[in-house]
Amino acid sequence: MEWEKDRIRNFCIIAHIDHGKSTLADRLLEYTGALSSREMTEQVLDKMDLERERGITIKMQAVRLKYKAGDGHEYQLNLIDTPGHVDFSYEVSRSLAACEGALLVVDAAQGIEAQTLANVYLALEHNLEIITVINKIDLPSAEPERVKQEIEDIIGLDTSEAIMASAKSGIGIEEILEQIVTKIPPPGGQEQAPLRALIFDSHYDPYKGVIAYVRVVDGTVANGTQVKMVATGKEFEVNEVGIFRPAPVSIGELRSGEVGFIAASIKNVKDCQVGDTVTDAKRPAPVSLPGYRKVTPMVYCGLYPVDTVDYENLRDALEKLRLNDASLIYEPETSEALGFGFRCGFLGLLHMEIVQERLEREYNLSLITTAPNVVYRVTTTADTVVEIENPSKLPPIGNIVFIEEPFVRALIMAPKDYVGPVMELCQERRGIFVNMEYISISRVMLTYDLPLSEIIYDFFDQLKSRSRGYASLDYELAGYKQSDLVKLDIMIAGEVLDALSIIVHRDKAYHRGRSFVEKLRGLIPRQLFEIPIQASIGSRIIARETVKAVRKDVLAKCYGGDITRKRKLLEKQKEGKKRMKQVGSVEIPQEAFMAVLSVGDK
Ligand SMILES: Nc1nc2c(ncn2[C@@H]2O[C@H](COP(=O)(O)OP(=O)(O)OP(=O)(O)O)[C@@H](O)[C@H]2O)c(=O)[nH]1
Repeated sequence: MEWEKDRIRNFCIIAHIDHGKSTLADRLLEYTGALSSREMTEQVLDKMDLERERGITIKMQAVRLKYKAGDGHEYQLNLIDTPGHVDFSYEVSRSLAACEGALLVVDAAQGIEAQTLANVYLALEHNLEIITVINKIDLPSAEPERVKQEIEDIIGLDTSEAIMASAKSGIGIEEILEQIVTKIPPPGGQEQAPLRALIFDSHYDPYKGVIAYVRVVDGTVANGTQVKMVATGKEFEVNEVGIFRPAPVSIGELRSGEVGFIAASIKNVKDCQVGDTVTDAKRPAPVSLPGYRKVTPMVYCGLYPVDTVDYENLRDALEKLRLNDASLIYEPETSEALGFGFRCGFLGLLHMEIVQERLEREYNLSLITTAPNVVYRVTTTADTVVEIENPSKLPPIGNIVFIEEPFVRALIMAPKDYVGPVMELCQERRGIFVNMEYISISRVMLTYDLPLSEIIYDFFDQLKSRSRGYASLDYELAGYKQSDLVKLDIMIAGEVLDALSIIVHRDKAYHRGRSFVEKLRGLIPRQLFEIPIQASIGSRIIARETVKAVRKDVLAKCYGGDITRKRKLLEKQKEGKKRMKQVGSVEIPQEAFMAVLSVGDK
């Protein structure tokens, strides 16, 4: 297709999870002939297996579509995919920076949800033209008029031209494409100016090196261009320029306004940072494009190999994962209980689970994961401020002046019948009420400031269960606040197990300590001797339970004789052992390390 800047439209789709973004994207691809319906068996934009399994979008991609519009002209449409989960909202922001417009997809049966709002605000911040799509109108429970009213009232968008669509049955697709062409402005930028391209994502390919997804703002990048990365100053010769259709296709050059990828045998992801500007080394642009703010991990946990010989393999695996996931951070750590491992930082709990699963599945590692925690700030008597990423590293009480913890501003939307239980939950989790607003006669939007540490304890599950699945949540970091926090230690057979230490609010310490040891008693298998489990704050023991001894080994039950039965039992025992860690004389199962997450407060 010939390059005609006025005929380029760069857009993305923003939606709350499950409102139909991927289905709509597939439909657009199908309609414009990028995919035949035979190929449409799977959603193509969700690339990784894991994503497909969990039905969420993590890594975005850019796809180029050809569309012959009602005006008789052919347009180049670049669809940039965005992730839908709160953990990845910074990636949404990144892809928005490469677009001029956004399709706002809202489920006609559900209405505006927390992430709808969060994403729309991001799009408005980026000055994008917003096209409203009310999706799933085929559902019997669809209430498109009510949803339109919500959008008008809460977001303040004009919905007189909102498109009634069903991504599932293909209703409204042409109208969406027409509005993309007529409403979204063509890209700005200057064709003759020195090259400036924004790297909005990257990906590591073992053969081609780093593949940078770029939006060219000014100038042209082509095969053979000597490019310079503005942030790092590193130079590379481009050896491939291409687009996704959705399969990658080499096209030789990308010009002002276009979106695609470049490869330049870049071996180190650090040399090609997302958010950086690519320019021409021979004719560098004087000013770089606005970048992205650096993301900081919000949640940390320890990762330890069950078998200590796997330590190096774990390091290799983390290194490889990091190539494709710059937001994953890790550093070596030693635990008295668990030996050598790593303390890893994640964007949120989902991100953490995904990394753990990949390590185990793709790298075949058996891991012990410690309970996640937030980063605390401790002001010490020496007048220094230390950041604590591991609860067991909290300085002795005598050296602490005060401790601060991260708070988030949480936005919760729920049907009004569930407002009571939802507010109760927020209160239990030390939430500070900020605001309550009606979205419609039946739905309410609540704003609370909550400690992040309380959110990572089953908050989302609780929210879902107390609202029968109807509440949605979005949150952003709101800064640090001083709190009355203490360290709770767990002793098993008289030894403090550092990997089980947690930091909790003083008012909750007693209760959590007690239910934690009760939980542990149920999880730690009986052994030939009695195992006391204690919870303590400083030197004060606040709870104690005992795992009683068993007299005989499990094989004793077999009365000799039946060898197959014996073998089965042995197999079973081995299976059970897979996720056990021998700590001193006691074997501790993986579940014990996560048990604190489900102790509850009641
Ligand atoms: N009835 C009906 N169902 C739809 C429609 N569009 C999507 N769905 C269904 O809604 C569910 C979620 O759709 P997805 O396209 O995966 O949603 P998504 O917004 O991409 O979700 P994430 O990728 O997780 O952000 C799927 O089961 C779809 O089949 C529609 O127009 N009508």
